[in-house]
Amino acid sequence: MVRYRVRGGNALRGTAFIQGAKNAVLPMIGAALLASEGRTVLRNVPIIEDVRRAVELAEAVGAKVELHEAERTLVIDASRLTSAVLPAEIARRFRGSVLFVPALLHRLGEAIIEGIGGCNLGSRNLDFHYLGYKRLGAVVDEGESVIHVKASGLAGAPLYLDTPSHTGTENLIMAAALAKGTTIIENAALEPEVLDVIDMLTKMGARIGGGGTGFITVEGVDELTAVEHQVMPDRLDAGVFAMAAAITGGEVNLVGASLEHLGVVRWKLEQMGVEFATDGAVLHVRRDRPLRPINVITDTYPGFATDLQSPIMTVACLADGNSYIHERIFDGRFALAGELNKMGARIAVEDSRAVVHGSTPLTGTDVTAHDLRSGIALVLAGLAASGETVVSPGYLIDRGHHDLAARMKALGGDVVREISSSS
Ligand SMILES: CC(=O)N[C@H]1[C@@H](OP(=O)(O)OP(=O)(O)OC[C@H]2O[C@@H](n3ccc(=O)[nH]c3=O)[C@H](O)[C@@H]2O)O[C@H](CO)[C@@H](O)[C@@H]1O
Ligand SMILES: C=C(OP(=O)(O)O)C(=O)O
Repeated sequence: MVRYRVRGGNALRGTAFIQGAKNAVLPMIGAALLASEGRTVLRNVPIIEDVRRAVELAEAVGAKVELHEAERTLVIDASRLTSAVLPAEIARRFRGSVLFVPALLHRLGEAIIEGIGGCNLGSRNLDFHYLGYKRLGAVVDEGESVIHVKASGLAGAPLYLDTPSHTGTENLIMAAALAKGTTIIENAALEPEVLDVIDMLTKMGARIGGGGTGFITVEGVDELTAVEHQVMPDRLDAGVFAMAAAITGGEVNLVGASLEHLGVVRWKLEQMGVEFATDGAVLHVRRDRPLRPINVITDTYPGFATDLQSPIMTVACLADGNSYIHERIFDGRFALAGELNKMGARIAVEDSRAVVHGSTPLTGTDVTAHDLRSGIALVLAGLAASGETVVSPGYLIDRGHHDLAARMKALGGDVVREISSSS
């Protein structure tokens, strides 16, 4: 059992190194399995639990994988895949397991999905993925606990998504990349991670047009080759470190962050009184005035990222006035409010809307991470609280943030990662 022990009161100052993007590297590991010859090299890989699970899953289907932690590099040899089964004990532990299906379909003619995991955020359907596979010619047998997808060769087709699903878009692009003929995907996701995956697939030989327009065209090719690719910076990790500076009234330099990818998150933090400045490739963030309240409406990119809704809810607790948050992507993402209220916050939730009545001083206590982002949001709360905050289970934070305690400590934050044998 891992937990994070946080003692608040220090304004964070110094330099933070932003990791590679979890939500880009996971589809890239899936993409690497599409190459039937040679070794793929991924650089700037975040050393997080989801990557470890993805490595285990790739090995379970027969790939040879080396994770060079110090070099943050993955080397993947998928020349021999031996099993079409995504075993429950690994696949149920992270969402990215769904991204292995296209490679198994192309390489082995079937994928047997014993489970898909991911953060518990309410309903997380996969119907767009399965409908898309069916339109490309696959047979999808949705059993009670196992889903069996079979295809003896996929063929391009016009596809659409009811809403621009992030992994749905990546999966259908990968399925279409080796299908015969042309596929059109309407209402495709625009997230920077999706564009990074398209870049990698294009290097591999895929013919993909329209990335970033919502209307993607894929001309199927006969084979894809192994390539080297540098994973883009994690905009969610960058957002968290910016908010850590904001909530503690600190001043940090972010190395490896992209201001452009923060998008609306940057403008919302500016409204709250946070300042951003770029100095060449370094992003400088500071807050030296009282926090102002805000309105946040989450949306698919370029809207406000749902994964940063939890951390900004924590920052809003310290803002002078009422903040309004409308969560439009997931129907179960407000479990954090109850935990923050235990620390002294006053947050009222009704359906998909929350009102954060600020400013309330926060007091440390034992709190529960219900998912990755509520976990990191509670670490931020701990940084601003009096006394000690203990956040568990820490595994959920480790799913998405590399070496968090050391990176916070380097900024003067008193964050300790503990492993205990008891729960
Ligand atoms: C590994 C990864 O990249 N995870 C990210 C990805 O998750 P993920 O790709 O699972 O998120 P989606 O964009 O697919 O889901 C968004 C919404 O669409 C619904 N939906 C989705 C697919 C489908 O077939 N049917 C359906 O109804 C979901 O229930 C959810 O309400 O995007 C989310 C939204 O930006 C982020 O929070 C996650 O961090
Ligand atoms: C929801 C998230 O991840 P996943 O889709 O992997 O559960 C997240 O990163 O906050």
